[in-house]
Amino acid sequence: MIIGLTGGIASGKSTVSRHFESLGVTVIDADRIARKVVEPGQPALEDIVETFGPDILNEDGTLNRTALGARVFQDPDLRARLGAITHPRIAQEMARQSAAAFERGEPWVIYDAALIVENGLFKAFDSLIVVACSPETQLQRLMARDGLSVDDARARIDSQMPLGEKLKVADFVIDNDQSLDHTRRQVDELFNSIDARIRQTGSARPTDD
Ligand SMILES: CC(C)(COP(=O)(O)OP(=O)(O)OC[C@H]1O[C@@H](n2cnc3c(N)ncnc32)[C@H](O)[C@@H]1O)[C@@H](O)C(=O)NCCC(=O)NCCS
Ligand SMILES: Nc1ncnc2c1ncn2[C@@H]1O[C@H](COP(=O)(O)OP(=O)(O)OP(=O)(O)O)[C@@H](O)[C@H]1O
Repeated sequence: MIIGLTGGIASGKSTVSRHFESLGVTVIDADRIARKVVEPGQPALEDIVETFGPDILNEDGTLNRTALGARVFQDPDLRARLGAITHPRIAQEMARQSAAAFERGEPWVIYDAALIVENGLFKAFDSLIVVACSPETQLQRLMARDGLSVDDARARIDSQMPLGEKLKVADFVIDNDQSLDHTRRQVDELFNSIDARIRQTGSARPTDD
């Protein structure tokens, strides 16, 4: 049973994930996997060099993430080409990690990724959690965390589907516009209801009744 966890960039997915992890849930983190699949020696890095040129590497042969980010967040075509290189490999590793968790006897895992709705992956999952905050909060947190200018932060936000579209397909929403304590309390409640529902009915998805 895979439960998706998504939301816009800097909406608080990792913050929510860490709390689920502290409650014992295995969280599969797409950003972490995305870094692993482009390590030196991996075929995805060779494909990136072929597409973007050798200047996309640092002197030590690692991927220059700042340079690649500056290019792809300004250009939807380049973003699609990067996605075509990385997404199938990320999906493969996600499937491997979830299979390992199920083999350990864990009834459910969380898959934390920004693009679950954009790429339709949510349809394959049992249910979907969306982490939400206001556009102002999102912009402020993104600029503060990554040291981005307003324009660069907006370009990253605009490269993703608007939050409203993600909320339309959400089974559960976590409001992360307030204090960390407020968010943690919601995660505690959600954990309890998902875990109980899965053990009783085999699915976390809320019913209409
Ligand atoms: C472009 C890259 C090199 C920029 O690296 P950087 O270290 O600056 O950012 P990081 O990887 O930490 O990503 C931060 C956030 O950016 C957003 N983001 C990343 N890639 C994309 C994308 N292709 N489209 C929209 N948003 C994206 C996500 O919200 C992500 O959580 C990197 O994000 C990347 O390799 N992206 C392609 C893989 C991907 O799609 N990852 C998203 C999760 S599947
Ligand atoms: N409730 C909160 N109050 C204050 N700061 C917060 C709160 N939630 C998250 N933050 C901060 O906002 C920033 C973005 O949060 P986080 O990294 O969890 O977002 P994310 O959705 O995982 O981002 P990305 O899409 O880039 O992976 C971080 O610096 C985090 O510490």
